[in-house]
Amino acid sequence: MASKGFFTKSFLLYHRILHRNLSIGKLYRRTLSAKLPRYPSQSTSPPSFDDISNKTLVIDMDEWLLKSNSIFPYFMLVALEGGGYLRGLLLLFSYLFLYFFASEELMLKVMVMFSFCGMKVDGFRLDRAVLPKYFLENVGLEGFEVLKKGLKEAKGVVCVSRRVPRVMVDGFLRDYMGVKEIMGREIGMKYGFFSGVLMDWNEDKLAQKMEDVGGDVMAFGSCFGKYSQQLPFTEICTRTEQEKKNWNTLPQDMYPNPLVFHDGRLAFTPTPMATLAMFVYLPLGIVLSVLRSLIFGLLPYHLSIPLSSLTGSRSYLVGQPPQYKTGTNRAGGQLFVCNHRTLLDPIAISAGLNRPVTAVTYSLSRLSEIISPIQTARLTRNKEEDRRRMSTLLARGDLVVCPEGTTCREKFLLRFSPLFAELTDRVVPVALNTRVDMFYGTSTSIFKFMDPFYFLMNPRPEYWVEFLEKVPTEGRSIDVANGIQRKIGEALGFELTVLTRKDKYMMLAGNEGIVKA
Ligand SMILES: O=P(O)(O)OC[C@H](O)CO
Repeated sequence: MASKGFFTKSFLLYHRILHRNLSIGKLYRRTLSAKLPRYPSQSTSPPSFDDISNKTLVIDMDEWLLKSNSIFPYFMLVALEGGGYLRGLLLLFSYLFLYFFASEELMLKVMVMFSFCGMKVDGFRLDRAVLPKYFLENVGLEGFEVLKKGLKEAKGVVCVSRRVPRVMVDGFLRDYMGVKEIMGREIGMKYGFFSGVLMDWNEDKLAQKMEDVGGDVMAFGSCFGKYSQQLPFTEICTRTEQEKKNWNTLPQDMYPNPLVFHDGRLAFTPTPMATLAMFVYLPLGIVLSVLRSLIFGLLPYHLSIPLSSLTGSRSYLVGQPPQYKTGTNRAGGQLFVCNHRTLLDPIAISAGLNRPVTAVTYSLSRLSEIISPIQTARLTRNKEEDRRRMSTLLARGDLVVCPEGTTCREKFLLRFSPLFAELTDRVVPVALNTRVDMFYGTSTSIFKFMDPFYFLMNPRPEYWVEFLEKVPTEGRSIDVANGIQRKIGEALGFELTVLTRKDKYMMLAGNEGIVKA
């Protein structure tokens, strides 16, 4: 117990010293309105929504919108995706150590400290690129219905996050939930870096916001009960975590904005136990990744496919691959046009055909080019030059092209660039799908060269390859490209979009995804 007291005091002292020295440490104070109602009704029954046009809804994100109140996974995502494995390990151990005796507030401050301390403020995009997927998967349908109605009919909606810092929830609430007024705890910053010090929650600021928005205030979340005498609530709706367990999860087709793009390596929710399991598995994963790379790099497909399945990976071939016939069109080889799931797509097609193909690529790292078991050729994004290069390659043999120009992880197809339709009179559309259980094999980071290794590091990575009927390329190339996108979309059950590589990179990385040749 003595050590617990010492640790707690030391941490709080450190926190106070930093807090005092930080520029945003001066918290806003103001006197609350004297006319506030003192005893609002608190109810666990469904909120009365007859006419909310003159009401302001204040919704606590953790306690009302999200089903599970566990916030550790979001901090682990920041630590691992923004900091790396060492930071993730430190966060995990500190969490497991403090779990048994620290208060919730201390745990929160420690998690913020380990996740954020020393991280660059400029370019922090995890709230837009990584975290929304995990928040969305935790949104309760019943809680969401209240938010949706509020955004449509109420005078105003304020979303409050009292535990998860505002920088972590801003992108999710703004981009995916459509909330404009967001209030949360801030993290200290110094010299362009996060200090890791979590600022105190400021109730006065919330009161001021409610006064600004105006109208009667309905609050959603049990934490508001504590402040019911200071804040102008007319009604407070609460749900316990147990009650929320019976809520449904918000289905993907009800997301106000679809989740098309997301980034980050982790393909699972990093709860403490799941994270621990990942760290234990990691050495084996690295061995598996190297082994699978060697198997595919050195052995012919009739050996590499059964051997790699012994290591846990799976490949499925749907439909009959087209027969090999040269000279069936004015070009020498056949043109395979596929959707883009990972950098390994052309290899999966080559394995499905059981013969070598050439893949045209964009933004492929030198390392990936060197270790690729099939021939690769770079595109330049200059239409004439790319047409010339692709025609030359096609005259020599089979060619694989991914006209989306970038990978997409979710069940969406990006716009198909039409250049391929001008090269030959027939193309073979190929529908591809993948499944990963621990790591995503795609990224927008500078460590893209690791993408295939991450895919192969999964305990059971899976690939589906489906060769579709040949399609003639008559008519306008854009119509042909759209037709093939539709065909592949139908085969996979994916939704079609007109989004491009630029849209993806602007959203996830804040750049246009242009790679120097
Ligand atoms: O890394 P991505 O998702 O931008 O995809 C790159 C493509 O493979 C370019 O050939």
